Amino acid sequence: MPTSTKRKGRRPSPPAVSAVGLRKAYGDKTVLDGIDLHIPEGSVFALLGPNGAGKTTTVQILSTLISADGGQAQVAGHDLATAPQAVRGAIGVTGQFSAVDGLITGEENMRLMADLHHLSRSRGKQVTAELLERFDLADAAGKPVQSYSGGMKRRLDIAMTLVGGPRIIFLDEPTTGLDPRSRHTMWGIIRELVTGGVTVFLTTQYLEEADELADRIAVLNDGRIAAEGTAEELKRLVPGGHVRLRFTDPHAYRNALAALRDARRDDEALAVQIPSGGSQRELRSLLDSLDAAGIEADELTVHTPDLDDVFFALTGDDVATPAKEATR
Ligand SMILES: Nc1ncnc2c1ncn2[C@@H]1O[C@H](COP(=O)(O)OP(=O)(O)OP(=O)(O)O)[C@@H](O)[C@H]1O
Repeated sequence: MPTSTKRKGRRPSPPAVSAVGLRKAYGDKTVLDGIDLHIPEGSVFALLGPNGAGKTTTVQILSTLISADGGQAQVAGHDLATAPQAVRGAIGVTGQFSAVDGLITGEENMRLMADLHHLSRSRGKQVTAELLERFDLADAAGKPVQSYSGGMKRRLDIAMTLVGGPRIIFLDEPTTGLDPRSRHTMWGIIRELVTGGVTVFLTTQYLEEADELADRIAVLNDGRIAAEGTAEELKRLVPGGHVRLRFTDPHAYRNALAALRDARRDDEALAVQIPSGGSQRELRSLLDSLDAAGIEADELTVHTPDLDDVFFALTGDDVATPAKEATR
């Protein structure tokens, strides 16, 4: 077999990121309490967690901006502790600590980046033009960045990161604060990057974003990975399916609470939530009991488990995310 001869002796490519037991504390506050990660090349990995869970800290460690107190990690096959320079050469980072300078133009920002990567003048010019075009910034290239919209700044930030041709990109909350259209544009960009062979490590508070983009998702809580898997695997972890009945008449609401055992109450919304897999048989049985008790709900919705349920089950009820708030 010709291919096996060709491949003989070639080592399989290392994972994009591999970490064991990463720890970090600030004073007596433990931020990361033993994080293990294994991210194959060419995939999208989402680190999901509530505010303060340690997402940015993880990105900062893996991108060599800060050092861990314990544990080991390799990024693009290079050890963080012994070869940080090689790690830096293989990665790009964008996000909360953006490198974009608002006072100069988009093109000037790009050219600065090209200089930092020691590209020749003509190569720098070519790469800048290509990337500005690709990220739909060619028309705004000559304008100061402070006049750009939030979405344009994020696109420029990613374009600047790509100047060095990174194999792994860390995106720290890439769509926080963007409107829905810009968010979708950003998702398209991330998908395109992966098609081009780049590995994407993104942090997000948006469950929908992780669900849309990530091959694998890890939920970070209290400094530990509470669960890790594909979106489907995570959804199977929690029994989040339920039927929700909403009432406008407080009397009918109270009757429903009395008639339905296992119901969770929401006094503010006058709604009850009954655990259910959502099958036809279960729904019929529920409707039969409502009929028997003479109860008529104003609204009935069937809810199958989603990442919201996983997130709330794993990170505790007191945590609110933008995605969850939007559904309230
Ligand atoms: N330089 C620092 N000194 C002291 N505490 C810090 C420092 N950096 C982060 N922390 C603390 O570590 C915890 C984790 O912060 P981190 O920014 O990693 O969380 P995060 O998951 O990215 O949160 P967010 O979604 O709000 O950005 C927080 O409690 C934060 O206050």
